[in-house]
Amino acid sequence: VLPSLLSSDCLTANIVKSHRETCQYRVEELQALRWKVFSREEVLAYQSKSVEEMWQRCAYRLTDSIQYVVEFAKRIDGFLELSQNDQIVLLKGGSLEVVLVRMCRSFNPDNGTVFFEGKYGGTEVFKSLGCNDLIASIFEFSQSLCALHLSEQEVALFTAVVLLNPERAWLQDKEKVARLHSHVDVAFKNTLQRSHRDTMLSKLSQKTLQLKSLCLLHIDRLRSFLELRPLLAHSLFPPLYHELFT
Ligand SMILES: COc1ccc2c(n1)CCN(C(C)=O)[C@H]2C(=O)Nc1ccc(OCc2ccccc2OC)cc1
Repeated sequence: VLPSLLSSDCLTANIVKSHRETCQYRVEELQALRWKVFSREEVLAYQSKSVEEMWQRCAYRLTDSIQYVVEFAKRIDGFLELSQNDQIVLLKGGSLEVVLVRMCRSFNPDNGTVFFEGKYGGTEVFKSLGCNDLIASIFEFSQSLCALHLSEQEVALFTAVVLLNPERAWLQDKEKVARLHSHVDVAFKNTLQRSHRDTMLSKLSQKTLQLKSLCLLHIDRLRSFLELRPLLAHSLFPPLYHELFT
C-alpha cells in the first residue's frame, strides 16, 4: 500500500503545483474584483457591438485561458511522455472543458456574473453573440459547479482527470493514457476520501457529462456563426482557437 500512496501523494502535489502555477488568476484576485460589475452603459456598449466583434473578443479571451491550460497539461508528470499526437488529441478534446471548470473560480454565484475583460457581467453582456442558449448553459454550469465549493486542490485534480480522458477519439496509445488517467483518478479519490468529500464523486461525474454537451454546443454555435462567414474564421480568430475548434 505504502508505495502506491506515496506515488499518489507525489502526483497530487505535482498536479496542485501545476495548477497553482498556471491558473492565470488567483482566486483571491478574482474574489477581490467581484464588486467591479459592468454599469448599464457598459452593458449597452457590449450589446451594441457586432456579432463578429463579440465572437472575436470571446475567442481571444478564451484562447488566453487555453494557453494556460496547455501549460498546465505540460507540467503534469507523464503528459509529455505521451506521443505528440496524443498530447494534441487530449488538448483538442479537453482544453475548453478545463477552461469551463476553471471558469467557476471567476463566477459570482450571488449575482450570477462572470469575469470578462476586467469586470463582472451577467448573461446580458454576451447578448450580441447571438447564442443565448450557449451562454445560459455556461452560466448554469458555473452556478452548479460553484455550489460544490471545490477547493483549489479539488479544481486542480478534477481538471487533470478531465484532461487525461482515455476515451478521446483518435488516441494512438489509449492504454498509456488510461494508465495515467487512473493514477490521477486514484490520487483524486484519495484526496477526497481524506477530506470526507467522496460524496463529491457522483456529482462530478454528472459535471463531466455536462461539460461534454457544453463543448458540443460551443462547436455547434461556432459552426453556425462561421457558415455564414466562411472566409472570416482565418482573419477573426486566434490561430489556436481556429485550430482547436474549426
Ligand atoms: C479560466 O477561467 C477564466 C474565466 C474567465 C476568464 C478567463 N479565464 C480568461 C480571462 N477572461 C477575460 C480576460 O475576460 C475571462 C473570460 O475569458 N471570460 C469569458 C469569456 C467568454 C465568455 O462567454 C463566451 C463564451 C464562453 C465559452 C465558449 C464560447 C464563448 O463565446 C463565444 C464568458 C466569460
